Amino acid sequence: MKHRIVTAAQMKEIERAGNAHGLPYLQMMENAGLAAYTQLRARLPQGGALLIVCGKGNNGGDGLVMARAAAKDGWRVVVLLAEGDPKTPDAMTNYARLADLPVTKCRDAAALAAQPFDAVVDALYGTGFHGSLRPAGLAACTLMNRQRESGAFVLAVDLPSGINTDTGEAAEGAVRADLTVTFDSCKPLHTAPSSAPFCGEIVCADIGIRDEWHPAGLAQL
Ligand SMILES: NC(=O)C1=CN([C@@H]2O[C@H](COP(=O)(O)OP(=O)(O)OC[C@H]3O[C@@H](n4cnc5c(N)ncnc54)[C@H](OP(=O)(O)O)[C@@H]3O)[C@@H](O)[C@H]2O)[C@@H](O)CC1
Ligand SMILES: [K+]
Repeated sequence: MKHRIVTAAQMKEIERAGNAHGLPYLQMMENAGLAAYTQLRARLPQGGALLIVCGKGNNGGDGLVMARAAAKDGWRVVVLLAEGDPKTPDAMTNYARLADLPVTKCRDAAALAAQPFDAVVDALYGTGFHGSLRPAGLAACTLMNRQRESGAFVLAVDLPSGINTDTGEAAEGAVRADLTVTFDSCKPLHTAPSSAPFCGEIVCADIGIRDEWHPAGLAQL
């Protein structure tokens, strides 16, 4: 794990620098989703039934990349669009890329409550989360936590949903993960006493942003 710790705003600056150096945002999302999927496959090489809970932002987009990779690898993939259709351009692109794959899409968390899964991917909210969980998000987080209590392995994309990236404040009902795969740099929540226990193991994955591209001042943190 890299020891650099950056805030949500600094991470956006780092991504902007990556894009300016010729690494498009869509490619960063691809790299993030594939890196997280590689970590999942390393822990469950046998595959199985996989629930991927997606929000409508770019964290959900990472989950949609994972859905594509997992479906191609033979997992039985269910995508829960917990907040409706993806809204950011890169997430929309990755949603369209699922069109010809055997991925089941669902919009109702309650419909999945009784279905057993071997693994769950939490791609509901990442660095964009703020405030408390609203009803649809709370229902999706509750589903993920119940699946974990029933034995599913829970991988959080970037951070467990319901946690504030910069303060580590955990909303009531936040996701508890077995593994959190974050990207490029750790964020304050990964080490804050209030939120670190929600993360499980933490892996910081390279998404192609070279250290020398980081804005001045951030590379030394
Ligand atoms: N940028 C990049 O290049 C890369 C970014 N990457 C990934 O993107 C993630 C950041 O993506 P992001 O900025 O789109 O925010 P994200 O975490 O998806 O959440 C925003 C959504 O959540 C919603 N929402 C917020 N609070 C809420 C609440 N309380 N209750 C309910 N809804 C709430 C909010 O809705 P709104 O409040 O606007 O209505 C909005 O729809 C980052 O963590 C990493 O995984 C990687 O792909 C690498 C490249
Ligand atoms: K997440």
